[in-house]
Formats: sequence, structure tokens, C-alpha cells
Amino acid sequence: MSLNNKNLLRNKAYINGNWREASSGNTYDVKNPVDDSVITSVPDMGMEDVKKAIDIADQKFEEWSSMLAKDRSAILNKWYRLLMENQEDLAILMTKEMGKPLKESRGEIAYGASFIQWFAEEAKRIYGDVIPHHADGKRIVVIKQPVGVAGIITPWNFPLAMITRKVGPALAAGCPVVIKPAQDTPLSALAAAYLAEEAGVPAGVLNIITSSSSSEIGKELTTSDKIKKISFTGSTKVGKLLMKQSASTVKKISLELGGNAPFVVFEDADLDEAAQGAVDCKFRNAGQTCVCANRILVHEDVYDDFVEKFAAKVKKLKVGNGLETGIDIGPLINDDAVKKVIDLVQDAIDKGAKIVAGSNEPDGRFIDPIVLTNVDDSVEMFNKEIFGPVAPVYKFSNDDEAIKLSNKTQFGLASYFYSRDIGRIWKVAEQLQYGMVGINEGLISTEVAPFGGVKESGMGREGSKYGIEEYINVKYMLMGGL
Ligand SMILES: NC(=O)C1=CN([C@@H]2O[C@H](COP(=O)(O)OP(=O)(O)OC[C@H]3O[C@@H](n4cnc5c(N)ncnc54)[C@H](OP(=O)(O)O)[C@@H]3O)[C@@H](O)[C@H]2O)C=CC1
Ligand SMILES: O=C(O)CCCC(=O)O
Repeated sequence: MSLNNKNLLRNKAYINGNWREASSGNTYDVKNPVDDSVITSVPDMGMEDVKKAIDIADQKFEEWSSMLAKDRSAILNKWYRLLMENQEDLAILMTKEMGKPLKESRGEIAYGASFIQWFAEEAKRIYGDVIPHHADGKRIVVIKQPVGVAGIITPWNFPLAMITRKVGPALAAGCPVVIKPAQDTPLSALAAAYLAEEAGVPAGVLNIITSSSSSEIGKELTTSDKIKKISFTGSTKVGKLLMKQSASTVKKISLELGGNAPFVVFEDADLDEAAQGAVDCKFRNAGQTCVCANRILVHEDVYDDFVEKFAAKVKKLKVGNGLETGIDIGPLINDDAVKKVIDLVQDAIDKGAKIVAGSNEPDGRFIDPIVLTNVDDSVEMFNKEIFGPVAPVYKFSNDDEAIKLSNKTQFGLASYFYSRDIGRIWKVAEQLQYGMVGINEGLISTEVAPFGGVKESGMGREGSKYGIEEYINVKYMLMGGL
């Protein structure tokens, strides 16, 4: 692989500042989803290794949390700079292991790094409170303290940003971390750990376990009494399991789970902007994003015009190996993902849907982006996260119906709508049962805003001033006898 900084391609896991084999000696291959070519192999760690990582992180808690906030901040800032200095190499590595187009990988490196920079600043602003006292001779003070060691489990679709969005606030608050990246994408995580070490993150404060036994590692992280916090991004099914397991030790927990985002186009919308917003929102990362539009709902008066504009743009998207120039859509992550997406399309076709762009005949893991019309809420994909480049366009007749359809799901992560009417904008934004609302905007992710969902999309917020609260305990002190 042609990286300028050859040190970024790691084939060992990282525990206590050492690059390590699994104690069993086992490894597994990391493959490029384009053609299954092996990039390298990494340790296939198990229970013994994760226990070691947890123990060392626990031992490091006192040292790391008692370091001056400005010193932790300086280390994080240096890590941010190193991530950005190595942006191109990290992007190549990411595209190789995950498949997203290089331009999107570059974007994710900058996005991922931005969380480290943001939380480097927040580290210095974990302020407490003085509360006006309730009785003479007493004073009330509130301080904020780090929760302790954080166990972090992340998915393959954002191999860097999902890690930095959790590790940034954890380290800023003073919490050491044990990270289990997705089995398919450990290399971005290991490269980031290498740069963290270069930046001066002390040994044992940041540990990475590579493993193909996610349930074993997850069980240990969620049940160990040394882990005080679990942060997870991934499917709702696994999130529920981790929540259940974490109950045994009553851990603080953040979950970023599945979504089923509505993207509503009202009759007064700017249709050109809405069509472009829908393309950006739906096809980012080949649709493999929890905040991607999953259901495009369009008012009947503008339905045909919107579909024409939208489909014309979709037909221009270029599908191929993400390392090649000009590619908009890379491969899906694996064969199961392709099958799931194509089965959902077939179900819709069986119920009367029409394909107006793209094709339901994949070329290996590549799917020509599909636009479907003539769909209603009886199709399976109305209720399921598609996680692929398929855009079903539903029709509605009035605002109440649009809101009802939008909220007809157990998920509540991101939602979007396009309108120019200020009254409608307020009403709809308030009535959408979602943690995030994009208004005349298809891309909402930024480190400065709180990312997170309601309902079965999870709990907790990442990024912004709220993100650090997930790694902090509030302590109230009452002083009497004054
Ligand atoms: N909200 C989001 O951002 C995401 C949503 N999804 C949704 O989930 C579907 C399935 O994707 P998938 O990658 O399988 O998602 P998972 O939820 O299975 O995987 C996410 C992370 O959890 C780990 N994991 C899996 N099972 C367990 C377990 N029992 N205990 C502890 N950790 C576990 C995975 O490890 P490993 O990789 O080793 O299996 C990975 O690190 C997607 O099609 C999509 O709909 C997926 C990814 C992200
Ligand atoms: O899909 C995800 O797992 C996270 C969403 C990426 C983003 O932050 O926009």
C-alpha cells in the first residue's frame, strides 16, 4: 500500500502502550470490500487480552484524570494536528478497508479529527456550579468528575469518526478508554492509536482490542466492574443487548443506534435544493449511514417534478472502486449487506414499486443507486434501515399525513424536511419525534452540534458541549457549620 507514513499501517493491537499479538497467537485477515484482497492481518484477541486492557486502563485512571486539564488539552490538540497532517494516508487506509470513496474518506478524517480538537477545548471548560444555599450557615457546590474507564464499541461505516467522537470527550474528561473497533475496519483505529501515542497520550490510557469475537469482548466490557461507562454505535439489536448486559453493573451508557430518517418535501419547497439535499443525504457512504434519508416523502402536487429532478441527479452518480477518481458510490461492506438491500428492493417491487433510476442487479458488491416510486407504507423498507443506495419516494397529501408517516417508526434519530413557510417549519420541526432535524438541509453532522436520537435510536449525545457530559459524574457537596 502506498502510504507516505508507513507506520500508519499497523498489524498489532495496542495495549498499555505496546503493540501486541493476541495471547492466543490468533490473527484474522482485514480485507478490501472491493475484491476481498487481504490488506493485512491483525490479532484476534479474546477474553484474556481485553481483561488485561481493562486492568491497565483502570490503573491509569488516577494519573490521567489528575493531570491538569490544560495538559490533557495540549495532548489532544497535538493528536488533532497529527491526524490532519496524515489526512491523505489515513483516507487511503480507510477507503481500502471500508470502501467509501476517497473524497468521503478525506472528509471523514477531517470530521473525525474535529472531535479531538473540539474536546481538547472542552477539556478546559468542565465547570461546576455554586448553588444559592437553602439555609443559613450552609453552602452548596457542584463539581464534575470523570466517570472512570470507558468501554467503546464502534461500527465499520465510520471507522475513525465514531471512535474520535467518543474518545475525544472521554480523554478530555479524564477517562482512559478500551476500544473495540468493528472487526471489518480495525486499521483506521490502529493508525489513530499510533498517532495518539505520537501525540503523547500516556501508555495504558488508550487501548485497542482487535477481535472477531465481538460478543465475547462486549460481554467483558459491559460486565466488568472496572468499566464505568459504555459508549456504542451500531445496530439497535446489539445496543439493546449491551444495555441489558450493562445493567449488571449499572453503568452509565450512551447508545447511537439505528435510524429510519424521513426526508419530507412540502409543496412550497425549492425542488432543486430539495433534490440535491436528498442526493447528499441519501447516498453519502453508499447509503450506509444511520442518518441517511430512509424514506423520502413528497407532497402529491410536486411529486412528479421532484422525482424527475432527483432521478436525473442520481443517474449521474458514478459507482466504482473508491480509490479511483470521480467515484461517488463505493461497494457495500459485504455480501450480506448487498443481499439485504436487494431483498428489500425485491419486496417493494413485488408490492408494485417501479425502478426509475439504477438497477436491482448488483455487480458484486456494487449497486447502481436506485430510485423507487409507487411505494407505500406496506413495503418492508418503510420500517427497516435500508443501509444501502436505495431511495424510495412516497407520496402524501397534507401536513398531518406527512408528520404521521414520518413518526410511524420505532426509530427517532435524524429527520429532514424542505419548506419555505416559517409557520410550517416551526410546527413540523416541533412535531417530528427525532433527536435531530435538518431544515432545508440534507447534511447535519458537525462536531459543534449534539448528535443523538430518541425512541429506539438510543440515548445520550455526542459532539458539542453536551458530549462531554456523557463521561462525567455530577457531585454535589453541602458544606454546613459556616
Ligand atoms: N447506527 C449506526 O450507525 C449503525 C447501524 N448499523 C445497522 O446495523 C446493521 C448491521 O450492521 P452491523 O455492522 O452488523 O452492526 P452491529 O451492531 O452488529 O455492529 C456494530 C459494532 O458492534 C459490535 N458487535 C456486534 N455484536 C456484538 C455483541 N454481541 N456484543 C458486543 N459488540 C458487538 C460489532 O463488532 P464486529 O464488527 O466485530 O461484529 C461492531 O463493532 C446495519 O445494516 C445497519 O442497519 C450498523 C452500523 C452502524
Ligand atoms: O452512521 C453512523 O454510524 C454515524 C453517522 C455519521 C455521522 O456522524 O454523520
